[in-house]
Amino acid sequence: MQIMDTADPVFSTAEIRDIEQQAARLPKPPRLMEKAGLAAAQVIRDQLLKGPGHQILVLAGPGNNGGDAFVVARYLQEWGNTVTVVFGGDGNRVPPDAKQALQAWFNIGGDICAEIPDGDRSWDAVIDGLFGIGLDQSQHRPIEGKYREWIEAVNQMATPIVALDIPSGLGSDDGCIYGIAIHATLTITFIGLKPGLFTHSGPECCGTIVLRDLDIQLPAPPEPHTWLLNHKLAQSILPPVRRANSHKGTFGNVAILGGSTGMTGAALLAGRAALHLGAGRVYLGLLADNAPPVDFSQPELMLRPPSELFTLAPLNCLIVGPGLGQSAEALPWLEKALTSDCTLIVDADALNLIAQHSPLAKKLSQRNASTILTPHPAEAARLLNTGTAAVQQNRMNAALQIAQQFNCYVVLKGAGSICCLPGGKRYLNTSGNPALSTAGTGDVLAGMMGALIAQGLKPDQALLLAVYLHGAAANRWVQQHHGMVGMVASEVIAEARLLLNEWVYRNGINGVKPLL
Ligand SMILES: NC(=O)C1=CN([C@@H]2O[C@H](COP(=O)(O)OP(=O)(O)OC[C@H]3O[C@@H](n4cnc5c(N)ncnc54)[C@H](OP(=O)(O)O)[C@@H]3O)[C@@H](O)[C@H]2O)[C@@H](O)CC1
Ligand SMILES: Nc1ncnc2c1ncn2[C@@H]1O[C@H](COP(=O)(O)OP(=O)(O)O)[C@@H](O)[C@H]1O
Ligand SMILES: [K+]
Repeated sequence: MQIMDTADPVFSTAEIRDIEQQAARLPKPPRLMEKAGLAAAQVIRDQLLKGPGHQILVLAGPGNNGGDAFVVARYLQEWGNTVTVVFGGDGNRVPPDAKQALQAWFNIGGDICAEIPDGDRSWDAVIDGLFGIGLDQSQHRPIEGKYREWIEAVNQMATPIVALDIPSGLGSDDGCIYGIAIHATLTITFIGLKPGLFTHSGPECCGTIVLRDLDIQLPAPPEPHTWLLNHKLAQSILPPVRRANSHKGTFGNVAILGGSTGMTGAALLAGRAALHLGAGRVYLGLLADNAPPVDFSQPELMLRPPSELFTLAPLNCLIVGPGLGQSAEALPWLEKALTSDCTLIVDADALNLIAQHSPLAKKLSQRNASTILTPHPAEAARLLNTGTAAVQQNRMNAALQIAQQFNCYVVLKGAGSICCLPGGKRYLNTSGNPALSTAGTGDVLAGMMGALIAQGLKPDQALLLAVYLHGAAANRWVQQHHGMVGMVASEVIAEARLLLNEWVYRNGINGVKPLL
């Protein structure tokens, strides 16, 4: 079974437009705006308002997103609520479908205001239909003037906000904020999931995401290139339960190369993560002048001079980078790692050195065995010879470019991590939170990935499962600690071990029999 068989697709704006256009060419074209507005109104009625009699403020913009808003307004009004529509466009210049929806709103006696009514009026819900996928993402044109003022005003209200299709101001392809964006409680998105909902500022702006696909039946729907990395997908790529007659060799050998002076902790964290996530043996080659001979808190780790890592046979996975540093001494070790014939994970300063030394970059792209690169946005920017802001402005593209340039598996880390396979398939991670924004969590991720490879997962499976599990571990910690402050990287390891065991052994633990 291929990974994507069980995954939820994510569509770019161009792909959504393609679906819309194909639907419009069907012999009986579906009335998509009517369907979208009705579906959204039902979600608002059933999941948010729970019954009639509410005061609802609807913001309608100049395009078809505004058209959806008119439809929602009409249904909610007909279902016994008091709806106030604030419309920012020119009724004569709106697109045809939106014009019809506006007329239908007038036909039931609806009115429109040019501004949000002043005063102490309180609302039970705000519906955001200002901008959808038509927000201009080509020029980074910011939202200004009255639209900006309205978004500022409703964001400050202590009222639930429902975004139609996508929070206005959020780029549907890139998750960037164009000047300002709605901070929604609930986003009801139509036709398909969009990348911008899940990466960069998306997770901050969207609240809960509900998809209404509008049941469009196309003879040849577009092939997806991106999928969601969610709980369902992660559960389909778990390692198997352990066989009774297994031994440490069954679960593979991981080696970690890094830990120069002042940064041994990074390599130790990666090593501990590999050990606790189930690798059979974990070796560390520390570059530090006075490298400790043993990790007394974790004596199971085998600390060796770096040269010895390359004489160990057989290694299932080599991780190079945690605490490696960028000294001249680190270079030949990295070069040696790049010529190794086991699966290689390249992290942290190993990425920075590759960005600075083109012969290393060449060696990387010519490797015979699989390689996984784990850059955060600044490391990604160095690899692509651009700035961090440019990477963040188009994370989807940056991940793809790195995967293609180096013929590697990639995770571009940060809120809404993007995993990309060498062929260009991308997966958007839905787990994780800002508790992870603390030193060492990246080292832990690399170690977790190494452990999964050692236990027999393929590079794509290990990449996706480790990224999802790492974020899910942090989510679990946050729930248990009632907040996001003060989690440390080692705690991610403990939570991840617990979760992985829960997932793999959810049907019980066979093989451990009661004592006779
Ligand atoms: N078509 C369909 O079948 C279906 C479509 N559906 C719905 O339609 C939505 C897409 O509608 P859309 O294409 O009309 O674009 P939309 O998001 O309303 O925005 C365009 C308007 O915004 C303006 N504008 C852009 N950027 C701006 C900025 N920075 N600052 C200020 N203005 C800016 C732009 O102005 P212009 O660039 O022309 O100056 C134009 O007036 C989609 O998300 C979904 O909700 C559903 O009903 C399902 C069926
Ligand atoms: N706000 C956030 N939301 C989700 N994940 C985050 C957030 N901040 C950091 N992370 C995750 O934490 C990890 C940090 O990795 P990295 O920056 O390499 O840290 P370090 O080098 O200190 O180990 C990555 O997996 C990243 O995706
Ligand atoms: K919107």
